[in-house]
Parts: sequence; structure tokens; C-alpha cells
Amino acid sequence: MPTIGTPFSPSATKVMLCGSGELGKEVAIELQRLGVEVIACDRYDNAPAMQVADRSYSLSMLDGTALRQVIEMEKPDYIVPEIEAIATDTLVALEKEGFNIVPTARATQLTMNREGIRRLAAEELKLPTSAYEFSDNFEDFSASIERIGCPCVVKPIMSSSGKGQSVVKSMADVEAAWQYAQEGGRAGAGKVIVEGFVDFDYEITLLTVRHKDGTSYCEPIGHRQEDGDYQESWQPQAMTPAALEASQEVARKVTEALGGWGLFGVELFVKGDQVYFSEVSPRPHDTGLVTLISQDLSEFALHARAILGLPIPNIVQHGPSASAVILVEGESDKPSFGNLAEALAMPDTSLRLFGKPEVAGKRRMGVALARGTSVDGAVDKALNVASKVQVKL
Ligand SMILES: Nc1ncnc2c1ncn2[C@@H]1O[C@H](COP(=O)(O)OP(=O)(O)OP(=O)(O)O)[C@@H](O)[C@H]1O
Ligand SMILES: NCC(=O)N[C@@H]1O[C@H](COP(=O)([O-])[O-])[C@@H](O)[C@H]1O
Ligand SMILES: [Mg+2]
Repeated sequence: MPTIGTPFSPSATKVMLCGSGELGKEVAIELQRLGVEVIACDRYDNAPAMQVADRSYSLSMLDGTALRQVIEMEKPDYIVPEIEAIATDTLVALEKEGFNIVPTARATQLTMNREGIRRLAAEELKLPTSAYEFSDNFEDFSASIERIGCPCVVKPIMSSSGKGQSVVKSMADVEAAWQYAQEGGRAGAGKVIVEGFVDFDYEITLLTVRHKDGTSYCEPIGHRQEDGDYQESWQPQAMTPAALEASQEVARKVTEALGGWGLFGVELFVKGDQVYFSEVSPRPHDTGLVTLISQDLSEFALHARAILGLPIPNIVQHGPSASAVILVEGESDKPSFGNLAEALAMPDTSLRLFGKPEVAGKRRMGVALARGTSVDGAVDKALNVASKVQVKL
């Protein structure tokens, strides 16, 4: 049976977060509610999770030597990756040495790289996906696009939140798409994936938790993306029973193959009753921020419980809910957020301001949350909250 010790004592249960953004901040809070000592790491000082953690370190998560150094020094009971781009070879080695990587080092390695997870899903598990090809030079890239056909979607194999991603509508877009993908990857220039465009009816994130007693699913989350980055999400997304069943089946297979305990965000495209696997995060998902208002146990609480080996007998849904992101554009190292009383005047609304220390370009700085009597009503309400927040750079 798992036990949890006393923070700052020899019995402490220590969790180290690799990546300390808005998602990690909520995970840190949930872990601390259970008496866990939390150590936050990210590439910059004062990252959101660092603001609530017990200790923090600033280092590049891609620097395997530096990462190993802090892990060996802190000896955390659990290492919890919060972003994709991590020195996952180091995590694999540390796991072999006895460290506990959440959910597994292999899961972080396969999902950090679009090639790893796509080949696993499509070629090994035989799950339906879009057509795809990989290329690492412009010539092969153009040939891939010729074969797959337009429209198609181009992404660096290592990126997230739509960075470096573009839709190629005709051969005239090929050069710009290549350039953009080379500049946008989280780990620098390199290989890209060309995906056939899936003309889906809607897309969902199926939050799937692998825990000590089995696998549980949250109600499906629908979302709207712009330039590969989510704008609003809502729960539940209406689905046919057949599409929901197929989605759970895909989610079960892919999470089983990745293994370990924790919460996963399985991204699926749905057309009629047909479900296509897109990608999966072996960690809480940004579109799942809606669960901060829609569920008794948010995706962050579920992750914490699963990691610690605690049971998840049920997940209570509070009814139609939505989230709308607060995206800020400009340059500032001291943004402030005003008109908050107005923003939160409506019942059943809530807000998270992430406290990110800087904006340079476009950055998600907060999220508005709402519950309503219908999903459409909840989305409208969340958008209303977000639009009322006045950002001063
Ligand atoms: N093959 C495709 N066909 C149609 N739309 C696509 C395709 N691939 C991606 N998209 C659209 O772009 C969005 C972002 O794509 P994807 O999830 O692969 O990028 P990402 O950078 O990993 O984003 P995130 O980190 O936010 O999950 C998808 O949610 C979907 O709306
Ligand atoms: N789609 C993945 C995602 O939403 N990840 C979340 O964004 C943070 C990075 O934000 P930043 O780019 O503003 O530093 C990550 O740390 C994580 O919390
Ligand atoms: Mg995605």
C-alpha cells in the first residue's frame, strides 16, 4: 500500500516536475494537497509551477547532464514529465537505474517524437490515422507532399501547441511550410511529418487514466484549434455511442502500449462513427483545463492519484462546461490583468492566471472557465469571461 510521508523530513514523498507550466502548476497543487513535497524544474525562473512548488531549479530539460545532476541530488520518488521536449534518453537510463518515470520512460520517449508515437499507433497497433510520411530534407519533403496530396498538414516531429505547424493547400505553399517547420521545432531544426488532412466532423481529447484498479475515461472533451493551438474546449462533446466506444477502444490500446500509471490525453478526430488517432500526451492535456470546473477530480487530481497508486473509484461530472484561453500578444515582463470583478460577475465562472513572468510574441497566460445549462451556453460564458479580462503589458 502506498504511504505518503512528511515534506522536508526523511519520510517525504518527493515528486519532481520536468516542465513547470500551467499544467504542472495544477499538478503541483494537487500533489501538495496530498502532502507530497514538490520540486519544479523548467528552463526559466519563476515558471508557473515553481511559484507553488517547494523548491525549483532552472535548467534546460533537453540538457541530459544537467537533468541527471538535479535528479541524482534530489532523488525524487517520482519524476513527472510536464512537457514533450525532454532529454528522454536520460529518463530511460534513470528508469533502468531504479527511478520511477511517470508514466514510463518509454512513453515519454515515444510521444516526444511524432515519428515514435505515429509508428507505434499506425504500424504496430494498427489504429486508423491520417496518411503520413517523414522527411528530413527539402527534396524528400516535396516528394512526400506530392504523394500525400494537398491539403496536408506539416509539423516538426518535435513540437507542440502548433509551433512550426502549417497546412499546405497547394504546391505553392511547400517552401514556406518547410521553412516554418524548421524554425518552429522545440528542439531545433530537423525532421518533419507530412500528414494527410483529415476532414473530421469534430475532434476530441479523451482523458484516459491508467491507475491501480484499471483504466477510467473522462467524458469526451471537444475543442477548437487555431494554428494548431487550442482556443476553447468543452465537455461533454456529444458523440454517437459507436464513436464513443471506438474512441475508448483506441485510447485503451494506445495507453496500454505506453504503460505505467497516470493520466493521458488521447487526441482523436471523428468523422461519423469513424475515429482516427492523432496523438497522445502521457500527461494532463491543455484542452483538459476544462476539468478544473467540470469534474470533482480534475485531470490534474486524477494524474496525482494515479501516480501515487491511489484508487479512482469514480469521476463525477458537474454538467456542461467550457474553457477559453487568455492569449496575450506583445512584449512585457510585467503584464497585469484587470477588470476581473466584471469578468467573474456571472455565476459558475472561474479563472486561472498562470503568472508566467514574460510575454514575447504570443503566449497563453490564463484560462477562463464556466459551467452552463448547455455546452454552447458554457462556451459563450467562458468566452465572455476571457474577453472581459483586460491585459496591460
Ligand atoms: N492531419 C490533420 N488533419 C486535420 N487537422 C489536423 C491534422 N493534424 C493536426 N490538425 C489540427 O491541428 C491541431 C494541432 O495538431 P497537433 O495536435 O498534431 O499539434 P500539436 O502541436 O501537438 O498541438 P498540442 O501540443 O496543442 O496538442 C489538431 O488538434 C487539429 O485541429
Ligand atoms: N500543448 C502543450 C501545453 O499546453 N503545455 C503547457 O504549456 C506550457 C508551456 O507554455 P509556454 O510555451 O507558454 O512556456 C507547458 O509547460 C505546459 O504546462
Ligand atoms: Mg495536439
